[in-house]
Amino acid sequence: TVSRPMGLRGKQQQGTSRIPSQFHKEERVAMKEALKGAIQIPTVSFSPKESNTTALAEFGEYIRKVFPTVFSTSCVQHEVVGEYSHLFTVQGLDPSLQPYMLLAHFDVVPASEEDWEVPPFSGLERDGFIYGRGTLDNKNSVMAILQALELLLIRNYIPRRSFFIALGHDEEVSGMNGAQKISALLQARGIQLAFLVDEGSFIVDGFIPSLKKPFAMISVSEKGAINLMLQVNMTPGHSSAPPKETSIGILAAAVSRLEQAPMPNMFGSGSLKTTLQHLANEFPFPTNLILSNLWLFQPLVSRMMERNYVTNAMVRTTIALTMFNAGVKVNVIPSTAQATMNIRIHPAQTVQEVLELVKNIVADDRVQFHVLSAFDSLPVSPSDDQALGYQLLHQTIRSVFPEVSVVTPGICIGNTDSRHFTNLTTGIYRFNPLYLQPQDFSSVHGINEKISVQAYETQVKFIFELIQNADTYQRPVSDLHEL
Ligand SMILES: CC/C=C\C/C=C\C/C=C\C/C=C\C/C=C\C/C=C\CCC(=O)N[C@@H](Cc1ccccc1)C(=O)O
Ligand SMILES: [Zn+2]
Ligand SMILES: [Zn+2]
Repeated sequence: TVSRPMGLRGKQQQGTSRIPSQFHKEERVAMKEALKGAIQIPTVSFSPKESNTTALAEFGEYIRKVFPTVFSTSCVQHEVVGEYSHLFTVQGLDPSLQPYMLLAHFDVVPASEEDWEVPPFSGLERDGFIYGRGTLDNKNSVMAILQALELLLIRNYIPRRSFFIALGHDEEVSGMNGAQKISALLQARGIQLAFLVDEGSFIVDGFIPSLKKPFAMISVSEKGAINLMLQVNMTPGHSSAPPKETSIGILAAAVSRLEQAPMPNMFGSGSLKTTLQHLANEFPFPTNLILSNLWLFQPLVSRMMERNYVTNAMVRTTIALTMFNAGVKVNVIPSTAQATMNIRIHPAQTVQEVLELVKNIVADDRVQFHVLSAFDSLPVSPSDDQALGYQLLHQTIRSVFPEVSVVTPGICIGNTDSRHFTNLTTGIYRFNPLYLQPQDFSSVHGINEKISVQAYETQVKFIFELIQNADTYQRPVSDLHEL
C-alpha cells in the first residue's frame, strides 16, 4: 500500500504564488560554505556547567553574518534567550492561523581529534561529504532552517502563517538554559503552537535486514529517562588483609545482575505495532503476512525486535552503565564505589515502576540508590488525518522524497529539546529530512560524522517547501468524502 497524506489538499496560497525550490549554483555553493563555517565553531557542551561559551557567542555572530536578510527583514524579530540561544519570530500575514515552531540546537558533544579521519571541527569537504561534529546532530538543521528562510525572504516571500525558529545552545546537556527558557518565555506571552518540528528521527535505511526500501519515520513520542547512581559504602582498609566482600565487588555484582536481567519486552503495549503495521507490505513473504497478523504473531515479532540494538531499544526500557568510580591507590581498599547508569524508559512504563524493578533486581540493601534526574516518556502526538503537523510533514516528505513510499509514526529512543515544549503544543514531531543508515547512526556522538552536500541541499529544500506548505494548508476534507 502506498501511504499518503490523507488530510491535506495541496491548494495554492491565496494571493501569493508558490516559489519553486530551485537554487542557483552560487546559492548552492554559498549554502554549503555556510554549513562548513558553522561546523568550524567548536560549540561543545561538556556538562550542564561547562561549555565553550566563547564558541557559543561566536556562533551568534556567525549566523548574523551569513544570513543578513533574516536579520534585517521587518517581519522577522530576533531575540537572544538564556545568553546564547536564539528565538526568531516570523510574523505571518494571517493572524488567524496558529503559529508553529521549527526547533534545532547548535551545541555539540565533544570529539577527540585523534580518532577522526579529518579534524572534527574542520568542516572539510571530501568526496562530496562535509565532515565534522554537528553535521548530522544538529547544526545541519540549524543552518538549513535559517538558510531556507534566507532564500525565501530573498525571493520576497511573505509567510501567511507565523512561525518561530528556536535554536538551543545546551540540548546535549538537557536544554535547561536554552529550550526550557524559550518555552517559558513563549508561555508567558500566551503563545500556543499548532505544532513543532525537531530532530530525533530520519528516513531510516538498512536497519532491518529484510526490508530493502527506506522509510520515513516521524517520531511522535520519545522515551523517558533516569540518571541513576548506585553507591556502596564499606569499611576501608589495607589490601593485604581484604574482607570477603568489598564495595567494588558488591557494586560490580549489582550492576552485573542488572545487565543480565533486561527490563521486560513491552512490544505488546507500545506504538511500535503501529509502525510495523505501516511497514508490513514492504517486507517479502512470509514477514509481510506475519506483520499483518500481529494478533497471532506478536510473541515472535517482539523477539525479532530484540535482535538489533536499535529495535531492542524500541521495545523495552534500556539500562546503559556509563560511569564507574572507586579507589585511589592499588593497596588501599576504598570505602566507596559508585556506578552511574543512564536508563531510557519505554512509554508503557513510568519512572517509579522502573525504579522498583531495578531495586528488585539489585536486591541488596547495601546498595544505595540516588536518582540524579528523571522524567517520564513524552505524550504521543497525534498522527491522524486531522493532525496538521504530521500531515504537513507527510505531504512534504512525499514531494521532496517521492521515492519514499512509507511514512510512519514512530518513537524516538533519544531525548530532544522538544520535551520542553509540551506546555505549548500537543503536536511534537521529531523528523530530520535525511537518509540515515546504521553507519551514520554510529557517527552521531561517534567518529567521522558527516553529511553529503546533496543531502544538505535537500534538507534546505525540504524546509523551504515545508514553510510554504504550512501556508497553503486548507481545512481537511473528511476522508469519507473520498469513498
Ligand atoms: C520497526 C521500526 C523499526 C525501526 C526503526 C529502525 C531504526 C531507527 C533508526 C535510527 C534511530 C532514529 C533516530 C535516532 C535516535 C536517537 C537520536 C535522536 C535524537 C537524540 C538527541 C540526543 O542525542 N539527545 C541526547 C541529549 C539529551 C539527554 C537528555 C535530555 C535531552 C537531551 C540524549 O538523548 O542523550
Ligand atoms: Zn541533537
Ligand atoms: Zn546529540
